[in-house]
Amino acid sequence: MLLSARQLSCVRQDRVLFEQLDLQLHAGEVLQIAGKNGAGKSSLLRILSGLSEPEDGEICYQQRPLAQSADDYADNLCFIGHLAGVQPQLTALENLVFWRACFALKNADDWALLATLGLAGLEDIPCQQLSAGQQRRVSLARLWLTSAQIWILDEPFTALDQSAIAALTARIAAHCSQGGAVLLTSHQPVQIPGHTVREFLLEYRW
Ligand SMILES: Nc1ncnc2c1ncn2[C@@H]1O[C@H](COP(=O)(O)OP(=O)(O)OP(=O)(O)O)[C@@H](O)[C@H]1O
Repeated sequence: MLLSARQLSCVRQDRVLFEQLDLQLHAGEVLQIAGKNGAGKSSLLRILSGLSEPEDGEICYQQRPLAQSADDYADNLCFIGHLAGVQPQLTALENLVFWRACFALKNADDWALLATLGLAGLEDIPCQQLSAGQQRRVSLARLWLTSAQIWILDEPFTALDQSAIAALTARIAAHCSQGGAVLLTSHQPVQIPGHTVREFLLEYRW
C-alpha cells in the first residue's frame, strides 16, 4: 500500500465535507474520486497531497504518518491541480525548464515531448496565448518527466480533446503498468487501457 488515509474529516465554511473517511491507494492502481460539484473532491486531493491539513485523521505514505515521511512523500508525489499551473508569460519549452529546476524532473527531448502532446509549432509561444486545452497539455507534460510513483491529478481531462485524452490515458496506463499509482478526479467515466479504474464516491453532504 502506497498511500492510506484513516478517519479523515474536512470542514469548509462550517460545512462538514466528509468525516471518518478511509481510503487506500496501491501500486499499479487507478483510483477515481467521483462526486457532485462541491462534494469536496479537490479538498480531499489537497489534503492527500499534504497541501492542506484535515480537521481530523491521519495520512500515511508507505505505512508511515506524513509527519515522519513528508520529505520522502514529496519526492515521490506529482500533484497537478485544478488549474493548469503553467507560468503564463513563459513558453511551453521555458515551462519545462522551469519545472525541471523546481521539481528535479528527468532530462528529455523537450521538442519531441511537446510534439507527442500535439504542441509542435507552438513551443515558443507564451502560454498565455495558448488555448485552455493547449495550456492543459503543457501542464500535463510533467507526467512524461516525473519519476514520482504517486500521481494525484485534479480533473486532468478538463479541456482536452480526444487525441490528448488518448495520450493521457496511455501515459497513465504505462505508469500503472510500471508500478505507479494514480488518484484522480473526473466528472466523466475514466477508462485506462488494460487497467480497472476503482471508483470512490464522495457523497455531497449538506
Ligand atoms: N479554501 C477554501 N476556503 C473555503 N471554502 C472552500 C475552500 N476550498 C473549498 N471550499 C468549499 O468547499 C466545498 C468543496 O469544494 P471542492 O472544490 O473541494 O469541491 P469539488 O468536489 O472538487 O467540486 P467541483 O466538482 O466543482 O470541482 C465548496 O463548497 C467550496 O466552496
